[in-house]
Amino acid sequence: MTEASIIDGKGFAAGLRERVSRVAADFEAKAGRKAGLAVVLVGEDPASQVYVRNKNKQTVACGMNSFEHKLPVETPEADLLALVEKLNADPAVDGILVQLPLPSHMNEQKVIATINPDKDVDGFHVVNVGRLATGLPGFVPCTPLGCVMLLKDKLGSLSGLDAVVIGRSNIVGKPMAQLLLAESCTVTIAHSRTRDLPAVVRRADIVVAAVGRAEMVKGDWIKPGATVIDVGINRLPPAEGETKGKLVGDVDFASASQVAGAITPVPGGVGPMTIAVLLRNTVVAAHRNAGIGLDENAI
Ligand SMILES: Nc1nc(=O)c2c([nH]1)NC[C@@H]1CN(c3ccc(C(=O)N[C@@H](CCC(=O)O)C(=O)O)cc3)C=[N+]21
Ligand SMILES: [Mg+2]
Repeated sequence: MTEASIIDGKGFAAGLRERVSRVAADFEAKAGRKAGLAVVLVGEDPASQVYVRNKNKQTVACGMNSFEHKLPVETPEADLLALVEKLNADPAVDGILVQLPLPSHMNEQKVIATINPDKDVDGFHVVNVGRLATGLPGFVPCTPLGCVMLLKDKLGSLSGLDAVVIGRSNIVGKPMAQLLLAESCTVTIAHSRTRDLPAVVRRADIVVAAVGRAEMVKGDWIKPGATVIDVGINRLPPAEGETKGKLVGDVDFASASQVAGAITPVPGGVGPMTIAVLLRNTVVAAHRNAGIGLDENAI
């Protein structure tokens, strides 16, 4: 069996950020201000802190303003809602991202529902979920949109292909299925109760793994030549003499890459696309909210 080609998400994300930078400079020239992204982090989860720091750095590197709001873990929900209202009303803020998960005393749905849907660059608000399901313009969650960009770059048209999405989360699985349906794939959503998951996955021309279980999808589940998109980011326990365990996806890369036609690595696959698409959504939001025309498909 030939080795799969490796889909370079990191490289594609760098190209996307370059296009976003050009569009952000053009926005600044036309609007007389930079596009702006507000990121809200509640608490001190170390992984979340790393993601938020990377988002801020990349936002500034693309020529946009980054407004970082860090709140202590014990912040009352009402204070977070008041901050979101303030960001909704701030004309310098085009996009708002509230880092998830939130502390357990907060209702995530209530917080997301408070974000103005036209600043909801995560695409998590029910209005944007409904727009995606209906084919109306809105904001699409960053990780699934990044996956579709990689797939279309690799395969061209996805029309008529069999796609299996493993995982049914609101953040990845469900919007991923909607996007693949919009690309005219025949879509199956598999999950923890799916019977004979390996047999279901073996039918797929496109496999998207988003379950959060390290190396669960094995090479003998993959149809030869299929395209495999690995959304999982799992840290294995550290090996002897190491302080940090290695990052692996939801796909067993060693065996799957012997069978697949193309596959995303972890790290360097889907992860970098998530932040690049967030920046893309932000510069799109800036144009829409300022009433400045933009060919969104060209980004
Ligand atoms: N409101 C909200 N929106 C999000 O989009 C959101 C969130 N909350 N909470 C947490 C998750 C996770 N997430 C990632 C972003 C970048 C990488 C990324 O760049 N990953 C690198 C490796 C990073 C590493 O080394 O840890 C890679 O896969 O190559 C991964 C994961 C965004 N999330
Ligand atoms: Mg990755």
